[in-house]
Amino acid sequence: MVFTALFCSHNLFLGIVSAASTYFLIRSIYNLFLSPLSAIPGPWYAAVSDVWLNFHVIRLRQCKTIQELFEAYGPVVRVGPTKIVFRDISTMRTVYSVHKFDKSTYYKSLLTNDNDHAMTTLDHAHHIIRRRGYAPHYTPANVAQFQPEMHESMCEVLNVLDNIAGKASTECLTLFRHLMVDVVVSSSYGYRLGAVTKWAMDVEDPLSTAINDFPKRGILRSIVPSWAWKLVCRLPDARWRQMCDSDKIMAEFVSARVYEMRAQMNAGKIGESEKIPMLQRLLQYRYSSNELMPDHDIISECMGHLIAGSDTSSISLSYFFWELSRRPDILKKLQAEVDEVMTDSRAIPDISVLQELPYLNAFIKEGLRVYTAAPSLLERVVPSSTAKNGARDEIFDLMGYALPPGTVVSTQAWSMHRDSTVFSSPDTFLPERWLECSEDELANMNQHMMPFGTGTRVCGGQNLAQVMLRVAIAGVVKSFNIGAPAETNERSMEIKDSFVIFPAAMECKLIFLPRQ
Ligand code: HEM
Repeated sequence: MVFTALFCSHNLFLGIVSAASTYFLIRSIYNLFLSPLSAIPGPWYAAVSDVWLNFHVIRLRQCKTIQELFEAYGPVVRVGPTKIVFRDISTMRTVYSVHKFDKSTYYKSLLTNDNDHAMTTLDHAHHIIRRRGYAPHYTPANVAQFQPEMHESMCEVLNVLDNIAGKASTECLTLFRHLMVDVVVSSSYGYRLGAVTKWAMDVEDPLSTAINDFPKRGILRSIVPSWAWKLVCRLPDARWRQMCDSDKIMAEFVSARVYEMRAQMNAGKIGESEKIPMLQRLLQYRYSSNELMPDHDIISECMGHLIAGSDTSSISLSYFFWELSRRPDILKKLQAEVDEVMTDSRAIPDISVLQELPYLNAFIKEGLRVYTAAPSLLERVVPSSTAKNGARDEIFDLMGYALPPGTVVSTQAWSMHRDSTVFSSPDTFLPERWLECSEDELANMNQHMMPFGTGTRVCGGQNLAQVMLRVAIAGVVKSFNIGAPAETNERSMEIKDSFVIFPAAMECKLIFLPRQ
C-alpha cells in the first residue's frame, strides 16, 4: 500500500517535471525563432527568459549591463522575451512624448499605502488627472515662493557642518535626506518638521527613517509571499518591525497633516494667499465637478512625493560633493563664482541669481549626467495601435522592427548620457564640456539629457530639485572645502543601481573643512 502510494507520487512528480520541461522548451523555441521580436539583436539567453536580466537586477548592476549590451549589439537590443531597450533620440521622443505610451506594471512595485500616486498610475488618461492636481505646486514661480523655507533648512545644515568643523566626517546621504525631508514637508504641508535639527542632536526622525526604509521594504515584500508578510513583520525585533511599518509610518504622518489642514481650512484659518502648500491644493482639487480628490489618493500622492524627492536629491548631492572632494580645481572655480554673489555665508542668494551662474550650472548639468540619481530603464508598453485615427492594425515600428502590442520598450538615462558620439570621453567628469562647445553640440547634448525622465511622465518635482541643488551647493562651497576620509574611495562609492543609484558602501562620508 505504502509502496504503491510512493510509486504513484514518484510518477506524478516525473510527469510534472517532464510537462514543465516540455513547456519551457516549446516556449524557448518560440521566443528564440518564432516570436515577432526574434530578429532584434541581443544575447540568445535573454530572449529565452527574464531570468538573465533579473539576475543583473539582483546584482544591482542593471544599468551597466544594459550599457554593455548597447556597446556589443548597437542601439536596439532585446533583453527579455518581450522586452526591448533602445538608445536613440528620435525613438525616445516617439515613445515618451509623441505617443505617450502607458507605463509597464513594474511601477506597481512603488505603490504607497497600497495605492497609486502619479508615478505609479500606468495609463495616460488617469495620470493626466493626477498630474493636473499637483503640477501647479512645482511651477518655477511657485517653487521660488518656498525659498525662505529652503534657505532656512540649508542654513541648519551649514550650522551642523560648522559645529563639526572638519573634526569628523559627515555621512552625506543621511544628512541631505534629512534636509530634503524638511524641504518637501515644509513646501507640501506648511509644516516645520526639523529633521536636520533632530539629526544634529542624534534624535531619530521616524519619518526620515521610514523614507529610507521604504525601498528595502518594497524589495522584501516582492520576495515574501503575501500570506507570509504579516508573520515576517511580527519577528521580535524593533528595528525590523520599524522597516516593515515604514509605509504605515509615512501614511500616518501624512494623514495627520491632512486632518490638520482640513480642520484649519474648515475653521477659516487659512485665508487666500499666494503661497499655497501642495496639500491645500490637493484638498481643493476635484477629479470632476462633483468629485473631490479622495483622502486615500491625497495621502498616497503626498507619500509618493516624499519618496521621489528625498532620496534622489540626497543621492545627487552626495555624489556631487564626493566629486568635489576629488577635484579641488572644480571646487575652486565654483567658490570663485559663488563668492562674487554671496558675501554672507548665511545669506543664500535668490534663485534668479544662482541660476545665472554659468559654472554652477555647468557643474550641476555634468553632475546630473554622470551621477543621475534615477538612470534606469523607464519602461513603457506598446499599445494595441499607434494610429492617430484609432485604427487597431497599425503596428509600432521601432528603428525598423515591428513591435507587437504588449512589448515593453524603454531607454535609460545611464546610456543616453554616456553616448560617446555626443559626449566625448563620457566617463570623464568635465563641467567645461557645457561651456566650451558650439551651439549645435550644446543642443545635441541637451537633447540627450534625461536625468528627470522625459515626455509626459517627466519628474514632477524637477524645478524644486533644480533650486535645491543650487541652494545646497552654493551654501556648502561658500563655507567649506571638501575632503574624503580613507574609507570613502572609488570602491566604496562604486555606483550600484536599483531604479535609483547608491554607493556600494551605502554611505558617503565626507569631511567639510571650514574655509579660512
Ligand atoms: C535630483 C533629483 C531628482 C531626480 C534625479 C528625479 C528623477 C525622476 C525621474 C527620472 C522620474 C521619472 C520616472 C518615470 O518616467 O517613470 C521622476 C518622477 C517624479 N518625480 Fe522626480 N526626481 C528628482 C527629484 C524630485 C523631487 C524633489 C520631487 C518632489 C518633491 C520629485 C517628484 C517626482 C514625481 C511626483 C514624479 C512622478 C511624475 C509623474 O509621473 O507625474 N522628484 N523623478
